[in-house]
Amino acid sequence: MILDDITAAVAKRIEQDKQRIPPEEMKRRAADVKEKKDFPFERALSHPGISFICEVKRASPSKGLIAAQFPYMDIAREYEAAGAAAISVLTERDYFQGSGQYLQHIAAAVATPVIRKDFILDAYQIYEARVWGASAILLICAILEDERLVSFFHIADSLGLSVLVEAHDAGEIQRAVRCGARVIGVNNRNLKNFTVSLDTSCRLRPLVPKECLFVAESGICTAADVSCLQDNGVDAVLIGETLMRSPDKKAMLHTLAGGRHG
Ligand SMILES: O=C(O)c1ccccc1NCC(=O)[C@H](O)[C@H](O)COP(=O)(O)O
Repeated sequence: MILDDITAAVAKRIEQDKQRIPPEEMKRRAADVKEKKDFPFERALSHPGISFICEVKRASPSKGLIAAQFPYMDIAREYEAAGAAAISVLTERDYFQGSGQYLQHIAAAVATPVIRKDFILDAYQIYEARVWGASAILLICAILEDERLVSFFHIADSLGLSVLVEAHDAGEIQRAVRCGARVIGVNNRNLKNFTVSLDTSCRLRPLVPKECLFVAESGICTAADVSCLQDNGVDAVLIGETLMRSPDKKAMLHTLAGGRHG
């Protein structure tokens, strides 16, 4: 499965990164970060109406290169000006052509909360996220057994980082709830065959307690998609490709929001 290939590549990168900056030093740098630890990511998603998490995504395993031109700072600023509640930055290098530098530069330039979108396998990456200026991280149930899921959740929480816990099915939702997640995302992309179905979010929404924020991720292309998800009780949508392929991201976000945004 693609997740096995991605996590193998990520694990290799982590070992290389630890050679450059050892874990104890990364942890010390994270503890030194002065920004407030007050969870701006989840506060931004709690606003009334549906919220938009707009993704800075250069490439993906399912689509290959999405953005040949990649002025990531302009893209992030455009998302902010368009009223994005949060900005998702892919930092995985081998399959998404992401970079920690993109996140670092973007987080320093915008006031909108930024989430590190990556395949977190090691606490080291959580400290890195804090050092780079992220407000949130993604934890994917499918690649973490319970013990690490809970431990990573608590490390992030203690650093003031919100956690978007990603699930694909009912069992993973139960695990996300048990680990204490306040923000749960359902990925509509089937990672075995890359098909997307928004029905996955709609079907799983009732399994998530009302006090948790619910994010629908992947495959959201039209205002009708957004409206259908909102009708099914979704609090926020995470959109990458549709926005990345749009030459006028502000206009696209406005359209996706049914004319109510920007
Ligand atoms: O996007 C992929 O091909 C992919 C493949 C394997 C694991 C994760 C993948 N995507 C990560 C994401 O969660 C999406 O980038 C995000 O939800 C936005 O999706 P989209 O709007 O469909 O670009």
